[in-house]
Amino acid sequence: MKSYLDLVQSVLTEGSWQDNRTGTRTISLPGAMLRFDLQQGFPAVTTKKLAFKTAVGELVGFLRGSRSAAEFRELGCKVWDQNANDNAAWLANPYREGPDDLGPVYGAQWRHWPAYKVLPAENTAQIADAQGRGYRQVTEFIDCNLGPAVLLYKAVDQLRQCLDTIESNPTDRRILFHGWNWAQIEEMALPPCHLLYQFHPSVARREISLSLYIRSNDLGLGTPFNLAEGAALLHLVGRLTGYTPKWFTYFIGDAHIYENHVPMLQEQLTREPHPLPQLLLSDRIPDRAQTGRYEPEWLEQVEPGDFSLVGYQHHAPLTAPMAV
Ligand SMILES: Nc1nc(=O)c2c([nH]1)NC[C@@H]1CN(c3ccc(C(=O)N[C@@H](CCC(=O)O)C(=O)O)cc3)CN21
Ligand SMILES: O=c1ccn([C@H]2C[C@H](O)[C@@H](COP(=O)(O)O)O2)c(=O)[nH]1
Repeated sequence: MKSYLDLVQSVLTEGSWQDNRTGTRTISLPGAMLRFDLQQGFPAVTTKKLAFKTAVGELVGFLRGSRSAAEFRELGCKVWDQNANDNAAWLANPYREGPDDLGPVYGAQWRHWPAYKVLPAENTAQIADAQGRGYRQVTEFIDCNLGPAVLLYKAVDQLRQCLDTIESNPTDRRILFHGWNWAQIEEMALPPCHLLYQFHPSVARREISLSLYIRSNDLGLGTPFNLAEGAALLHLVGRLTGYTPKWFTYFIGDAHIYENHVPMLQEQLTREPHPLPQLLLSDRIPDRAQTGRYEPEWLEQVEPGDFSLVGYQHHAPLTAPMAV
C-alpha cells in the first residue's frame, strides 16, 4: 500500500486548502488513481489497523440494498449512524423516513434502481417491448405532449444484471452499475461517493478486473474502507462467475484530507508498510469455476463472516473524527 501513502503525500504537498459543507476544511487534490494487482495481495491499509469487519459489514449491507443505519449496525457497521441521525440538513429533509433512515443510497440503487417509462398508449410495440423487459403498467393518463400515454415501472437490479452479463456475454464493455440517480439525489442522506463500478472479464485469461470511480474521497477514513470493499466485491463477483480477480483500478475525483486527520496521516507516513494480506472467501460461497453452476443469489446470501484476511500485519491502530 505504498501507493496509498504516496497519494497522501502528494495531497499534502500539492493540494490546496478548501472549505466544504461539513465545516472542517480539507487539503484537496483533483484527480488521482491507484491500481492494484489483486493476485499480489489484498489492498488493506497496513500503516494503521483497518476495521475490516466493519468494512465488510458495510459491503454486505450494500449487497442487500439496505437504506437504514440500523441494518448496517446489525451487520457490525456503525459508520452510517452519524449521517443518518446527526446531520441537521438530513434531519430536516422531508424524504427522511424516520430514525436511522438514509434514503435510497448505494445498495438501494445497486439492487433496485427505480426506472420509469412514459410511452404513447397507441404504441403497442414499445409497450410490449417494455413489458418483455419486466416493466409493469402503473397507470394510463393524458400526457401534455404525447396525449394518451401509459406509465410503466420496474426496479432495475443493476448488480445482478452485471453478473448475468459476465455469465452470458463477457466481452461486453458495458458491464457497469451506477449509484448517481439524479431523480433521487435529494432523497439521500449523502449523495454517493463511490458511484461507478465497471467489470472487465478477460475471457482468454479467465480473469476479472474492476474499475471504480469515487467522486469525493476522504483519504483518512473513507479510502481504506472503499479500497477494501471494492476489492472484496471483485473477489465475490469473481467467485460467483468463475473468474480470478486481477486488476482493481481506483479513480478519485476530489482526493482530500480533513484538517483534523493530518496528524494521523503524518504518523502513517513515518511507518513502513507491511506486505499485503490475502482475502479468504468462505468455502460455502460456491465457486462457479469448480461447480460449473451459476448461483447469483449468493449476492444476497453472503454474511460478513464469509470474508476474512489471512496474514494481515498492521501497525498500531489510529483513528480520527468523521466529518458529518
Ligand atoms: N466524512 C466522511 N468520510 C467518509 O469516509 C464517509 C462519510 N463521511 N460518510 C459516509 C461513509 C461512511 N464511511 C466511513 C465512516 C467512518 C469510518 C470510520 O470512522 N472508521 C474508523 C473505524 C470505525 C469502526 O471500526 O467502526 C477507522 O478508524 O477506520 C469509516 C468509513 C465512509 N463514508
Ligand atoms: O464511501 C465513502 C463515502 C463518503 N466518503 C467521504 C468523502 C467526503 O469527505 C464525504 C462526503 O461529502 P461530500 O460533501 O458529499 O463530498 O464522505 C468517502 O470517502 N467514501
